[in-house]
Amino acid sequence: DPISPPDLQLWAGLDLFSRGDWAGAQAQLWGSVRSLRELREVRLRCGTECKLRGTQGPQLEEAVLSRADCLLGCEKLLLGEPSLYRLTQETERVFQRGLPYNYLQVTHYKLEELDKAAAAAFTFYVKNPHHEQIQEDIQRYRRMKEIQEPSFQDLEQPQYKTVYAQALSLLSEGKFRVAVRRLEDSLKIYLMEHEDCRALCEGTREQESEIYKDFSYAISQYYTEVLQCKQNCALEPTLRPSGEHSKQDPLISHLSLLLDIYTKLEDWEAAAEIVRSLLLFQPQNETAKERLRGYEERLQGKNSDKLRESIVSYVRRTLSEKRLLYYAMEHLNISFNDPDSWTPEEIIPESLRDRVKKEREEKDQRTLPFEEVTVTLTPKQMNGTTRVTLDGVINEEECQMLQTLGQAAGGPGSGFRGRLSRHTPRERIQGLTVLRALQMAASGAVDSSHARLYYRASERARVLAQSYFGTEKLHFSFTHLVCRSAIEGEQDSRNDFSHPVHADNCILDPEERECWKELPAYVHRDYSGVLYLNDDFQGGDLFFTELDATTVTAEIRPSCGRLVLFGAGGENAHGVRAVTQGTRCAIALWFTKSAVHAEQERSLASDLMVGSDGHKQNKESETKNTGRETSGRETFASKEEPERPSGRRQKKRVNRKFEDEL
Ligand SMILES: O=C(O)CCC(=O)C(=O)O
Ligand SMILES: [Fe+3]
Repeated sequence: DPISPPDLQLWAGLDLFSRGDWAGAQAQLWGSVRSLRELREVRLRCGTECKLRGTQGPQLEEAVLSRADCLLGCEKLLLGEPSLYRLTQETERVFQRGLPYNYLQVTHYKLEELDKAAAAAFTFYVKNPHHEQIQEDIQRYRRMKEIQEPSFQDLEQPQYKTVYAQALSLLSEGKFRVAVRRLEDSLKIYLMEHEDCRALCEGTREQESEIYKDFSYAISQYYTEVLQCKQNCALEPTLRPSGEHSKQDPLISHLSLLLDIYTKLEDWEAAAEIVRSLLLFQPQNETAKERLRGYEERLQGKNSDKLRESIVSYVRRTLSEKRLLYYAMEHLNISFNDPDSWTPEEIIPESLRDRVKKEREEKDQRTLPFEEVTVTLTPKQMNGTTRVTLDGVINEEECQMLQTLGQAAGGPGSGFRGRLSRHTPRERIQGLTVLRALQMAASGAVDSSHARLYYRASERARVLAQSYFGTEKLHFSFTHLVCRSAIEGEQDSRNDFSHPVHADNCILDPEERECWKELPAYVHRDYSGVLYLNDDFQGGDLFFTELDATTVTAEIRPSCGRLVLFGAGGENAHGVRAVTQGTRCAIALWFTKSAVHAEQERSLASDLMVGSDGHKQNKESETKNTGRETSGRETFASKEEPERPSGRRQKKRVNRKFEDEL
């Protein structure tokens, strides 16, 4: 049977979806996913048949043309009319992001096929781990007793990952020998899958909106694009058992793990071989060098230069591609985004080194899980390795809502500005926890959309702390929305603080220049965060000091949407300057790596989130839609959904309906 063009099926599926035809939409969407897979098989086959052999110089252009010809012929033979199957870059992206799965989870849910719904949702989640709506959907599915854990599977998982997981589980059972064999299998499969990924970069791709000046320029433009695409194959999004997401180079993960196991098995020869391969990536890695010396001593000169052929050629090829790409960057002004952090400096032309370094730093910033969040002050600028200031975590409107919530928390009766601060008699303070906010919302004392936003904003802060500091999963230890108000008439010649210098997980002893990590300090707290809501007050800056509590090393002015994150220990002693006019509102957050110390309140709050989410949620706050609570889906719909002339608004409405019912 001829393959149906995947894009036609995709659009047809989305159309049926917007009309509420779940079964019809489902058939089309699955069809599009299947067709795409078949199409890729065809392309891989043709790619192998029409290999471009190492041609250089003047014959290159000819070879390129004849390869294009070969590809076209091959695809004609297998597909009939290849032009029917050409996808726009936009559509390619839609598939790459796994968008069909987000619709499929809805259709399966509507048709009461919960296991399939969970699998489709999980597949989308793996590709879009920071997508707020899918995180929530997954949580909801997890709460449904009818759905068994194995249903949460990634339907697009590369094969090597399955084998890799088997190796890990054998390893955890202490079966080293079987594990290492399984891991070697996984490595082989990975290298094959990596080849496929690279091969799919080539071929007769559609060129968009680019008018080429001349043929050789066109070729170089095209080839750098293909090479960039191939380079990108090296990194893969990885979801760790701890729930942490990262982009990793599976090859390096394989080698490091193999090295550990071979060492444990005292197979020095194999270990030495792996370490030499690792050194090809990281020639400056001193620990690896030391290990190698140790193995070689044990081996006494036996097989002293054995290397893995597959790894050698991998590194050689990727380095020569990088050279070409950096050359293109230097001479043709073509941009290249090197996905690898291990690229040796000598590969990068001298004139580009500074620029590349800068771009890399910027990229580090851009890899924050939320697009609109930026790094304002780096750890270096803040004079501490575990300090960072981010902006754009919430927007102006959200700050307003949370301030309203903070001030409503003071209790009934207007004019009441909270109790006296326990830190200073010249300020009043009022605040509430997330749970309290949701409970008050349930009883109608505060706006439910404000309370829900509080929950969401704190979750954002948690995810940001986790991803910026690259830690294992962080849990909430305590969250507090606090507003501090200057008491009028009490501000003359103030020389105290709004919050004296302290550390968050130890008892600061400035005289001894020590911080005692012992009770009654909250010793289990690992990271702190403060999300600021306003700046229309005087004083109130946050400042960091050395252990002496007086030498200031950084000072930060609060402002709406600004999040300061820092390690909770003595290295980050801090305080708050006196608030001498107005009210300063902020959400203070503490996180712990220890699941045991995770606060119970949070899970109670999360239950309330679900409770207030569906039927009870009032339509008004939904349609007003000012909070971020629906913005996961909204942002997604507006940014990622392919432009379609009709049915767009309708689709959103359907999504809402689904949200209501789920
Ligand atoms: O509000 C701030 O800027 C910091 C508050 C703080 O350090 C704390 O509550 O422990
Ligand atoms: Fe503190």
